[in-house]
Amino acid sequence: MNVVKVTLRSADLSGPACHKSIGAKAIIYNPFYDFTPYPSLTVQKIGDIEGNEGDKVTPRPRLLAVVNFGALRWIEIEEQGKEEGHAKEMIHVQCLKFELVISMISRRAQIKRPFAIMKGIKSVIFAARRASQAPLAQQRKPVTSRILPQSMRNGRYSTSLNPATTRSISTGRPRKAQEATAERESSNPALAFPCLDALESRSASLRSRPSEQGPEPSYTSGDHLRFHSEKPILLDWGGLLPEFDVAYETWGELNSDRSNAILLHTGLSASSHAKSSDLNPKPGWWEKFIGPGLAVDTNKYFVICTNVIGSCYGSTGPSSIDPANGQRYGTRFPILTMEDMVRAQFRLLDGLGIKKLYASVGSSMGGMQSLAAAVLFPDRVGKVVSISGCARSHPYSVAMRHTQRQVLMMDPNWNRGFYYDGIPPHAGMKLAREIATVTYRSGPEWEQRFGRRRADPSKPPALCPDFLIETYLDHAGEKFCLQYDPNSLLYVSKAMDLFDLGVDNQNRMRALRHQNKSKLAAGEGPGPEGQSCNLTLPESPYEEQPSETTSRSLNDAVDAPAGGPPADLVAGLGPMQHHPTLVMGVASDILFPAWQQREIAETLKAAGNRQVTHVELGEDKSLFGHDTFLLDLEHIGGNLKRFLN
Ligand SMILES: CC(=O)SCCNC(=O)CCNC(=O)[C@H](O)C(C)(C)COP(=O)(O)OP(=O)(O)OC[C@H]1O[C@@H](n2cnc3c(N)ncnc32)[C@H](O)[C@@H]1OP(=O)(O)O
Repeated sequence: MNVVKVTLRSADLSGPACHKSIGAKAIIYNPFYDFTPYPSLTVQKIGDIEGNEGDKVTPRPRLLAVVNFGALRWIEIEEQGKEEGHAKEMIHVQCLKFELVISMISRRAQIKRPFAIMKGIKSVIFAARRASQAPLAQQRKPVTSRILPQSMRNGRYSTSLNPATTRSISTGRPRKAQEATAERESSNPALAFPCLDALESRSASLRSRPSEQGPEPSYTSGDHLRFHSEKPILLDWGGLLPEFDVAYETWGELNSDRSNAILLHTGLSASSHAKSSDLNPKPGWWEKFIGPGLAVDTNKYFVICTNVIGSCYGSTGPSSIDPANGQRYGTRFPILTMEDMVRAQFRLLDGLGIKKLYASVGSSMGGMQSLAAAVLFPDRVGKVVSISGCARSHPYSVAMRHTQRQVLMMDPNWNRGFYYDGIPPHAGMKLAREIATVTYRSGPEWEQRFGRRRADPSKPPALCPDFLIETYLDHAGEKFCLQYDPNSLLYVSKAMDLFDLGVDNQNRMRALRHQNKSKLAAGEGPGPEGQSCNLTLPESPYEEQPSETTSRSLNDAVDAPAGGPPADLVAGLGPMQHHPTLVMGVASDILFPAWQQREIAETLKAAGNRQVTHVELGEDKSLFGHDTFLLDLEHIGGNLKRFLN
């Protein structure tokens, strides 16, 4: 096996974060393969300059990474992003001795700040002698606000280098808008588009993955338990899953009378991995909220977190195999609702012999499910916690999810949902995640954190990410674009749009279910009537329609009008009359605005519930917007703990 020892240089390459680069795809190109990235180049080991490996690496500017490059005998190393923007230098190295030391540094780090180096290992420059000339990454200006997390206050961001999600370097010189001849004739030079080069490069690398890996990434989040139901599940809109899996994880002990179980519902794209465990030691998405003596106290409670059906982290979803034909469902997967997801979870509870939950707890989409669980199974739920959730989706949130779905579906690689044997729609996913991120945080947070700072003010403005807020969104998209199944995003986000606990909607769905059950009993196939979508834009201009429900403006909701909450919703939440309920909201949340949680609380009270606790975190407490539930241990965690105990 040939190895190349690569020296990374950056003041920021220090501490345990560096170990995340293990598994990173190194970007050395194989000239025998048309400059497509050599697939087996992955960082194998990290050690300090003395060659020690492992966690004992002490902070120091120079670290050693050992890269396995298989049988490759030649490497061609390209320096990217020189001052001129597109000059390149090719250096041929014959790897006869199998070990050579090269210096690796990101020129782009000048532009994109230290984390960019770890993120992409963007370029490679040959020869140690040149390393001294290489510029160190520009330090990030620290943000000191007390409401920002420690990692941000330090101005140090942890980085992860998932090979699947790491943006790979462009395979050629940064491409400009036009060819060189046209440039000579133009008054001004054409711009370079490294952000587009990177997308093309990722497509190329996905295309050239060895077939056993498949171009489609494996969506798993580590080990989990699996509940398999042989019994079919009929979905609200008439679809049918002949059998299904629910991936789940648990923490704490189930007591003898099985009365201490808490069902934790996740947000849209989360897996069942809320907390590390022996089974899966990776930190979970609520790592600091769950544990002995913590907000969800595992000394007292048996905590169960599932991956929702429709998702891709072990539960049955569009990327699963349809037992009927042995092929992946793709967009033959049926339309889902929150209630369908909850019904599948309760099948798991049946399987675990849990008749009644101590509490149903959830945030964001999980906050919707938490309410839905109590409405669907009032006798099987004790306490209810709904954080940054709602009783029905608001048009603004539908609009934001619509735009995400549209950019994803417009990616030609989406291929109407049948991309599992091709290149996944990573560009559409990236854009969708960027839009989502805009809705997850808040303007005031970004004002404090990034202001109007550009990543590298010494460079002329670029159409590719340039301001820090742009590189932040770009990074959020990069990180996610191969992490979650695009079809799952479409189905789960649509299920959020369809969420409505108003009694009219509940009655409509009940009637539809009844009809579909009868059809199934009569031996007719599943599927709603008029299954194919036939919505087209109307030829005549749209005319305003009278509101279907009691009309209320946002301000009405904010001011708790004398008229009270909508009667339709009061009737819909009627089954929750006797459940002690905690509702939490965050003033800086634009996706599930605080008035929606006020609405839940008011509605429950109007329905006769005398045990409603409503907490709203003002902007003095959190500027993290919708993501506050993931970040604010003190207020979210503190109130949750008090309520549960
Ligand atoms: C709708 C629902 O039902 S679900 C709710 C939706 N929310 C989500 O899905 C969560 C999305 N958010 C996340 O995943 C976040 O990372 C959290 C909440 C887990 C952590 O938040 P924070 O600690 O504030 O991290 P933040 O969002 O700032 O991201 C930090 C990352 O951005 C990078 N970064 C920060 N600033 C910049 C910048 N200007 N340019 C480029 N990258 C940047 C950091 O290097 C770090 O990279 P890494 O994640 O690869 O280590």
